[in-house]
Amino acid sequence: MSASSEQLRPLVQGWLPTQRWFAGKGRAGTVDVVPLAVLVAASPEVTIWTARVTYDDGSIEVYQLPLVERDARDEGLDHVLVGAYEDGDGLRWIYDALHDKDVTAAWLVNIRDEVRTDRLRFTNHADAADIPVDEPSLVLTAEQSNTSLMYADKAILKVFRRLQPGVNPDIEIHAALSARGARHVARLLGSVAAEVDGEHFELAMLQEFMTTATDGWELAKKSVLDLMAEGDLHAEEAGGDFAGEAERLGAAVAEVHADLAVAFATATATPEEVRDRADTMHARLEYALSVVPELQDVAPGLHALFNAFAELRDPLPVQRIHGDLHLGQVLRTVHRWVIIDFEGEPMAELSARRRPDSTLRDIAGMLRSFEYAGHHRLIETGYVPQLAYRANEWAERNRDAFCTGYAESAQHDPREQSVALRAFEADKAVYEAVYESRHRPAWLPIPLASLSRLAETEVVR
Ligand SMILES: Nc1ncnc2c1ncn2[C@@H]1O[C@H](COP(=O)(O)OP(=O)(O)O)[C@@H](O)[C@H]1O
Ligand SMILES: O=P(O)(O)O[C@H]1O[C@H](CO)[C@@H](O[C@H]2O[C@H](CO)[C@@H](O)[C@H](O)[C@H]2O)[C@H](O)[C@H]1O
Repeated sequence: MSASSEQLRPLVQGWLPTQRWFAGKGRAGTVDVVPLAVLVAASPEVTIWTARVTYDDGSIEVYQLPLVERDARDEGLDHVLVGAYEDGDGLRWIYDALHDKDVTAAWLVNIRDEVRTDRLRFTNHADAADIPVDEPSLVLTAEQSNTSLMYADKAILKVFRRLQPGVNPDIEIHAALSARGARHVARLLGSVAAEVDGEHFELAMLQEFMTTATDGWELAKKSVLDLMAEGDLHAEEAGGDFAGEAERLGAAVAEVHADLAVAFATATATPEEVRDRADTMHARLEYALSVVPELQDVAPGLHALFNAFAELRDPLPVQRIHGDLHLGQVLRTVHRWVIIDFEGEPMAELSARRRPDSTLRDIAGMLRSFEYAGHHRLIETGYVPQLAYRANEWAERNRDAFCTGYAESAQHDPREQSVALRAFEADKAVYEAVYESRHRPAWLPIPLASLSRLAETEVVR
């Protein structure tokens, strides 16, 4: 027996805003809960529910909630208790099923066996032996917009929390690049989709787990800490220089771009399409000005940069890209760099995220990230001129190394498209200014400093 929507709704209403992946924190609205399907092969029973959140401004978000129902409290699951309800015979206890090791093997068994039910479709993209159905699961504790479970060190299941109808770019790109044997992505092992009232939703993705992987942000931070500890040494003299890694990362990103160009369509943006992109940049800046008044002084210079981009006469090739590339989206294994999380810009609609775009957008994302890594330590230490000098030096050195690695692999140097590259960088930094002012106000000086640099550079085409 399982809870009804009415029994569940008040429990979910209280629990949802406490979840890291819930994007609507602090916004007023109402929640409806609707069952999507019962998960085959799970005991106790697991129902995949959806929570449909209608905000007071009329916008709607749908979240995926796989919930397990137990007839007794399980203290080991107290930290993921959604709530309990009375069913006449006593209390029934509802937990987030992704944390319940008694049921999480069901996702893998269903993928291995390619189970199809009225609404659910499990697909095995690998061999049956590659799906580690006997391994215990563990939820990753990283701050995430989804929920990922690792099954020993064999596979990682990413369960998408926010559902939108249509093709999920993370699965789509991993499927296409895995099929090409691409070296710099984690191999796709399986996927889970749902068909509801004629609409297609993608619920989860199973991938090869990259053992020995450390994310690029952690590695870069370590390198900067080494440099800051020895404030009077240049980056190439201090221990932990990152430039070699940055160069290899540039080559890896170029290789992924080349694979994407073969796996999906490529095109050249028309002048109107370039102007459309520039219009989006102007609009993003105007919106950011309403959230971050500190942008006022740099706005004219940035509008001038976006205008210069709009007027470029060089062709702008477009293709599928990553869309949200930064050092937190790349993993270094002992063998190579691996790029993860091809979901694209988190706030955009799915269709927009799958639209071909310039590879310069990804390159700009990485350049921004080197800037962040170089300067993050100053947020903790406060402004120390010597350390600020070192931070700039580190950022410049690694931005250059990344571009050099990219250029060697791609046979064209992104630095040669300087107006477009700087426009994409500025656009990302404007996005970051809004992000930081909302989530980490202490970090706001990082994008603001970059924006004043980008706004002041004379635009030479
Ligand atoms: N294939 C993988 N192998 C090992 N760890 C991974 C893999 N994919 C993701 N991770 C880890 O999981 C974290 C979150 O993954 P990500 O795809 O960025 O999820 P989200 O979209 O929820 O942010 C990453 O920062 C990384 O540490
Ligand atoms: O978590 P997401 O991948 O969706 O990205 C969001 O959060 C990122 C912060 O974790 C934010 O990235 C910014 O900070 C990073 C350091 O913490 C830095 O490496 C990135 O260059 C910088 O953009 C990202 O913008 C935001 O979308």
